[in-house]
Amino acid sequence: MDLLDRVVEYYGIKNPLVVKQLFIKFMNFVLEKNKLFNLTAIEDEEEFVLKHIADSLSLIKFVEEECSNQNPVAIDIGSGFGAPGIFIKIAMPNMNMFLNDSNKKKCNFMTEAVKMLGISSVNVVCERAEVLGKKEEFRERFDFVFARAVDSLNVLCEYALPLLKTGGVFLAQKGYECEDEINSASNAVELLGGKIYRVEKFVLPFSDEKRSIVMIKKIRQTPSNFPRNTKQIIKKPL
Ligand SMILES: C[S@@+](CC[C@H](N)C(=O)[O-])C[C@H]1O[C@@H](n2cnc3c(N)ncnc32)[C@H](O)[C@@H]1O
Repeated sequence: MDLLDRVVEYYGIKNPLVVKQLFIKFMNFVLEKNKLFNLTAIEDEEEFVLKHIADSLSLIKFVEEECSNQNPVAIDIGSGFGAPGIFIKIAMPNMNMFLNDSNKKKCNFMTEAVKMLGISSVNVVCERAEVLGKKEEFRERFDFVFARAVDSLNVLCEYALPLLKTGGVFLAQKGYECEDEINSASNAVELLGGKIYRVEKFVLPFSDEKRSIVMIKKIRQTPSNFPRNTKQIIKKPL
């Protein structure tokens, strides 16, 4: 597919032929299963390439800039059918990727997809992210946390920041106009041990789709009283 070739080239992806084949395999799998249960509203292949593949790959540049580790450990919270996590894992095979969602059907789908793709060092974790943030094996363990289309930034921070190591980075994919969300999240970021240090605004390649990525660095440990329980997080965001 011509557009996919151009997207893979635009992002300078290593081993483009292998990566492209895996992207096509995964896209076909998603679109096929999408007929049985709702994974994505996007059914057109070119739209899929732009809004799922190119959108997910837009994170890579920033991950590479922040990465001091040969085999970083990342978690994609609220990954749904696997975006951005599966696309990033395919393009960055050295990454140890955790795909997290609270929905069992979506987790079953991701487990099947990972098996079908034959990719290793990927774990699917079916649980609410804020529950993982209280568990020793997940808390302050990750170099990167990703989240796309999961919740508003103030709520998301309470899911994401407890999972990050000090020095790790949370990359939240947001719409172009995200200033109000950022302002509303400043208290949460501070309380949870983070610092908003970079906001990148850009247009996805070969389209006029505008996006932002908000980057939050963990600068100190998250106090042990966070994350709170789900009800409190949603009812009374920090
Ligand atoms: C709109 S979908 C986005 C899926 C995917 N990130 C994407 O961009 O296509 C939001 C997903 O977040 C999941 N989710 C919402 N809150 C969550 C939480 N606290 N922990 C884990 N998953 C959550 C939902 O089950 C749903 O699959």
